[in-house]
Amino acid sequence: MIEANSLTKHYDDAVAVDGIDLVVRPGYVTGFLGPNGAGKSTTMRMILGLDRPTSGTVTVNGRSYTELAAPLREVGALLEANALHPGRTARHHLRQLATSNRIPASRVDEVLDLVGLSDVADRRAGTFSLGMGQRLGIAGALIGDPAVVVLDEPVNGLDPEGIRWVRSLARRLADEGRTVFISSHLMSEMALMADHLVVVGRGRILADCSMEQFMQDHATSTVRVRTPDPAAAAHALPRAELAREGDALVVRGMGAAEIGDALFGAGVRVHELAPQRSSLEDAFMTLTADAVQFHAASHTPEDVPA
Ligand SMILES: Nc1ncnc2c1ncn2[C@@H]1O[C@H](COP(=O)(O)OP(=O)(O)OP(=O)(O)O)[C@@H](O)[C@H]1O
Repeated sequence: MIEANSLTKHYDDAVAVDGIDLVVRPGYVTGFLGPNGAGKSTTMRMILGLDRPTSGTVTVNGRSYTELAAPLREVGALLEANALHPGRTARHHLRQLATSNRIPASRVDEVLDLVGLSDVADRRAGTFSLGMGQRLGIAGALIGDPAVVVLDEPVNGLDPEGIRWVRSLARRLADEGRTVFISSHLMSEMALMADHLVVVGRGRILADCSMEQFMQDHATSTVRVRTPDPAAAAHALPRAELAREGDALVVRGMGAAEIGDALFGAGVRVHELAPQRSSLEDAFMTLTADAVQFHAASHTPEDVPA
């Protein structure tokens, strides 16, 4: 597993990671989620010994990366800036990784097969599409059959088929009992992939819980009500918070049954009564709103008619 204690990284006057405490456990896909600049890549680089913490510690299986006797056998990583030599074939690239880490050459064909690159194993990496390059990077991460897998934005730039593939691979690796730690800035992607979520903003942890708990804590429920008489409906629901959305009202703070009963009691005709949960994307945006460095302009819902 991965464990961070008060992990901190300063760059000149910028604080990239600000005292993170974290345990990433085996058997789960843990999503590491945060807006751009939240500190995800920096944290991953420190896990992999590529950046030194300013203070605090981070360990893989109880040791810091530099103390691992055979790092690639313990932790495999796909980082955003994974360098692939364009003139080298996929097989050559993996062979070199295997040799320099005393991993049997037979493992090269196994991982090529695992990531679906067997047919193009002798093509130069420079001719690969982005998706093929990501697969090759993931093959490199898995070559040592590591118990811990760290993937930084693995679905960036992939097509839907590639995204599905990464998702099912992550699931398989976790089901095999491995620790799978995957960063993304897309909540929608994590919602489909992760069992557990760690959300960061401005270098700090904003949430660390199961996906289910995250939903419960952060996604709000609303009920969409369509009625030919919105003003009468608003009058009949004095306790609720209302907003107008097209020709419907969005009601917060009351359940569908309660709303239906209140409107029936007040003689207000109802054409639609639909419970809705805000998407995880909304929950994520709400949670990280203060941590986002750059905002796009947004608009607020129209007021309910008096
Ligand atoms: N080498 C560096 N020198 C100076 N500042 C850096 C360096 N690396 C990262 N930072 C800063 O640290 C902060 C965190 O960056 P980091 O790349 O870890 O975030 P991130 O969550 O991975 O974002 P993204 O999704 O955009 O990759 C940012 O403000 C970034 O500008």
